[in-house]
Amino acid sequence: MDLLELRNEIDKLDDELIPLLLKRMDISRQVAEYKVQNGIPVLNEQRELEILEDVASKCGEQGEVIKTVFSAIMDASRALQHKIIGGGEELRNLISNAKCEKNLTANGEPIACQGVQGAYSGEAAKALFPDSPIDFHKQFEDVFEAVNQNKARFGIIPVENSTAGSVHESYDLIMKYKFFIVGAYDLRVDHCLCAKPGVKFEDIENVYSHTQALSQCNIFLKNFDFTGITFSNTAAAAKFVSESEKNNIAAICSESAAKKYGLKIIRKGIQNVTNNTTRFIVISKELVIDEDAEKISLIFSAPHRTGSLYRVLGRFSMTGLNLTKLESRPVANGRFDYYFYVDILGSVRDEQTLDLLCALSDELPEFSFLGNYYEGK
Ligand SMILES: O=C(O)C(=O)C[C@]1(C(=O)O)C=C[C@@H](O)C=C1
Repeated sequence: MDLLELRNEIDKLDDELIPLLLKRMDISRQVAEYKVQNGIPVLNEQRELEILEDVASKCGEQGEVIKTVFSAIMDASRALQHKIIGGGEELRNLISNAKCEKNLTANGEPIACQGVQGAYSGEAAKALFPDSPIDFHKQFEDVFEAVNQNKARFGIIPVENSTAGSVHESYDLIMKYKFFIVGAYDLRVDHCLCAKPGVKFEDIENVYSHTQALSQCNIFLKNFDFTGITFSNTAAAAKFVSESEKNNIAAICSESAAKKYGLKIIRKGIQNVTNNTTRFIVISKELVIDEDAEKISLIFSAPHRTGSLYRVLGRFSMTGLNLTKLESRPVANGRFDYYFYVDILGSVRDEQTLDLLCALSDELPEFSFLGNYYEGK
């Protein structure tokens, strides 16, 4: 047979498969109606495993491959059933009761940030909430605690940098506190090498800064054989250098932090890449969904089984949703279990998206909706 004839054969077989698949979906719809009447949940993992084993046993060498086809068929079947049954009531209620705001505002209330004056978090806070004072805290967790204890309605923390990657501590705290994310801001970060007036470039040996900033400038540090020393925050490093007696040290910080602590800027833009951007998120105990919300963040866990993560991700793709971030973090139970943090582009005002999130909240062992928000730049 030539290629055209082979393709004709495939077309004929596909034509036979389509009515069978539609028939299967129709039966799945009837099962859903039965389930509604009898209060039975959509997912029956045992039944699905039996079907998959049966399929594998009938397909010989192709067993594992055909199993993935049937997994996808059952994902579609469950998605249809969820549409009929609804489900995920808790999540639906949470979202329908959420405050809806246009241009998030803190009404002049303080914003909790990590660091000291001159920190990049403060710049993000000023850009998002120009009318609010900033309360600086020592540790990232103190920012979460300030929000937890209602000392601030909103807190701002960095989550990732375009050069150095994720701020793992922030993700671990997001997992721990499960606060809502109600906003985000991408801040262009230009680092400066700064020292006390009178200190010359050639005198410098040790450079103090936050580990992320040291990592974002590691080419510069290596080229000049400087030793990077980790500090809690870039602005705190600037303050430390300004108060130190030593004349062989410098800090990596922002221009405004250098000014604030009376340091001289020795070199500007020392980061590895010019377009260096840090993403900050706004955390809150209360769910607020911006009118222009465009990004959804979630945390979930998936069972320890072949293909379980692939199947969850497949559901986003089936709904036409674009996944922009996937981060896995250990659960810290010694068993190497993981949480997955995902960002997707979308809005819970879209019915299909909301149905999917509600379905996943019912099906997955752990599922938290973190928010649907607008990302400023
Ligand atoms: O058997 C059921 O309970 C069904 O709803 C059907 C079906 C399937 O499509 O085969 C769908 C969802 C369940 O998780 C298990 C199987």
